[in-house]
Amino acid sequence: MENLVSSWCNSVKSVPKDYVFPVDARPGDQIVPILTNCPVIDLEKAVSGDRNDVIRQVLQASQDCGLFQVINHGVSEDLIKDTMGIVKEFFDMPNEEKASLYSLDLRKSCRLYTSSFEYAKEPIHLWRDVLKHLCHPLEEWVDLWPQRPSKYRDVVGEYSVELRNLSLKILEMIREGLELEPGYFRDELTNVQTLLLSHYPPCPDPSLTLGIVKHSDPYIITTLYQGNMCGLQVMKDGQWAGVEPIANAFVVNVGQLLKVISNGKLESVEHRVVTNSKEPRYTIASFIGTHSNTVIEPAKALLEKDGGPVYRAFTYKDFLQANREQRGDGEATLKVFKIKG
Ligand SMILES: O=C(O)CCC(=O)C(=O)O
Ligand SMILES: [Fe+2]
Repeated sequence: MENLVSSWCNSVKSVPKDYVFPVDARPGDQIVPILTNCPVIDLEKAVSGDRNDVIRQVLQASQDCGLFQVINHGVSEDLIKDTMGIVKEFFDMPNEEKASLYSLDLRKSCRLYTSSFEYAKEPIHLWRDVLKHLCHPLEEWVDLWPQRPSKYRDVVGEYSVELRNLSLKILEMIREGLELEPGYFRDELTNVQTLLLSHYPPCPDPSLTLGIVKHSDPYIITTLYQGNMCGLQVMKDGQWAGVEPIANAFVVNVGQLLKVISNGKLESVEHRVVTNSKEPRYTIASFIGTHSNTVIEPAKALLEKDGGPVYRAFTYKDFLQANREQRGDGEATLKVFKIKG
């Protein structure tokens, strides 16, 4: 518990050495430009306007960038505001109130921890604390969630259901755009939902530290709310670029499993989080993924047009093992399953 960055960061004037990244991995003092070709897609137009045009935008952005933002997505501003309020309240509670949730046991379905999944083994720690828990189906998991703040279960429960629905709505557009058969993203492929609440406290020297190292998400699809705080950066054409925070918009991120399903057509962009010295940053990520025995493979409907699969079939369990062996390096992990030639 005393390892939580928030427990000690106010009492240090400089970054402890086990939080200082090597020169080639740290952000440094370089000024990072804002990502320019990351479209902001108005989802309401899929209902009131030309649905096919919205599908085309979603597909294009997923191919070019692997990331886009959505507005008019149907999740109410009040719910977003209330959820963000609860997340801040949770992290700001005294440690005694959170102690029962703190755990190093990776099998726990709801746990508070700091840095990555292997604090004891990692050479450098991340400047973040996180609460991670399963969400779907809600009634199976909600009793394991925090009891305080008292509204946590109600508000975050509603938020997670809405975010699951939004993710499935976007996946349906991707399915149509790729011309996969109806029901392709059936329950089996999308029945695990995880919520990751992150707290990145202010850091005395953001040039030395990272909130998350470069990675791509090992899931189907991610929807992230980053409020009005910068910090998320993506690797585009060999350079880092910042994802502009837009009030009430969600950042949508193609996961590595969706890249495989699309036979490599969609991009799963590498990203990282940098810290800042002024204000804490809080984010809420909803990941849609699957169970360990599910088989992931390029969609059969694409194979004829593509002249065969780019990746071999694998179980999600095998994928996670490869991901661990490659220390979270997204490209190296997908290479393990790539068909040569
Ligand atoms: O907190 C953020 O801005 C991004 C989080 C993220 O990339 C992740 O948890 O995979
Ligand atoms: Fe991520």
